[in-house]
Amino acid sequence: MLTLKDLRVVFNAGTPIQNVALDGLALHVPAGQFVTVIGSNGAGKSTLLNVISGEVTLDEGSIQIDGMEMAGLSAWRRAGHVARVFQDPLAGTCEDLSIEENLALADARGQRRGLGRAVRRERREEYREQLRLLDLGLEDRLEDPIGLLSGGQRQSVSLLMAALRPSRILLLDEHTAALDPRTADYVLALTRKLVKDKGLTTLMVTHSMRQALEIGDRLVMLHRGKVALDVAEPASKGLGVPDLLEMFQRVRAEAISDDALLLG
Ligand SMILES: Nc1ncnc2c1ncn2[C@@H]1O[C@H](COP(=O)(O)OP(=O)(O)OP(=O)(O)O)[C@@H](O)[C@H]1O
Repeated sequence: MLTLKDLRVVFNAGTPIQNVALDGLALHVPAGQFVTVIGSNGAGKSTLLNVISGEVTLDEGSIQIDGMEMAGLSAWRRAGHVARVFQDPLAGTCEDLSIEENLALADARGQRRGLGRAVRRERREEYREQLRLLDLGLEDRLEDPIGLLSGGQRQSVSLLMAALRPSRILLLDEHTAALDPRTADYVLALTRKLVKDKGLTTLMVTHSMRQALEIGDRLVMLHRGKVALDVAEPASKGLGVPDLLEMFQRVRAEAISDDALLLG
């Protein structure tokens, strides 16, 4: 369960280039829910993921995971609760380490001590098993440096890493955007499977409205650092991209008329 209250982030506060990236954003995500997050450039999507993972510090607000306050904790301390897969397949894995070593690092996430040798040997079979599920032949390449893998293979391993020691929250930051369409479809199908099988509470940022409509239990649209639209079960409502655009236009018009009222 993820509860975000009144999140506010202002970059370069008090200077001529002040930028309000999150402006009182609120969202409650029940455990196991898969939320897709869309919004125009600069709407605050990456900043939202960054404040949840602890990469960016909140100016105001509260972030609770299963009732535990995260706002004052470092990114490192949150690592046991929050896993993330980035857009760049090179981010989030260590290219000089082997596939197995990367998986072992993910396994130790959020724990004070790394895994001992014996445990690691024991876990090796588990890693092999998990890799076999990907059906990419990686189960026989445990000792290969992860830097040798293709982008899609690497994103698939990143997803496995994120789900290996289930965190309470999974953050997906346009994690298929850098892949070719076929590989992106494969990684998306894998995402759905892992999220469902492991019951992960998930926020997935995407620029693809189609993707956001088809995947997940709920669609959230950000606009100017706030939640502008919140649609439950978009796929079952048969909504299309034109419907979303129309809803977005309506929200924008309302935002403008609000401003107009204020000015009036
Ligand atoms: N480190 C930073 N310093 C200054 N301004 C920033 C910083 N990070 C983000 N911003 C600004 O905050 C606003 C929100 O940015 P953010 O990256 O969260 O948007 P986004 O919805 O992810 O956009 P995009 O779809 O273009 O990636 C933007 O105006 C952006 O320029």
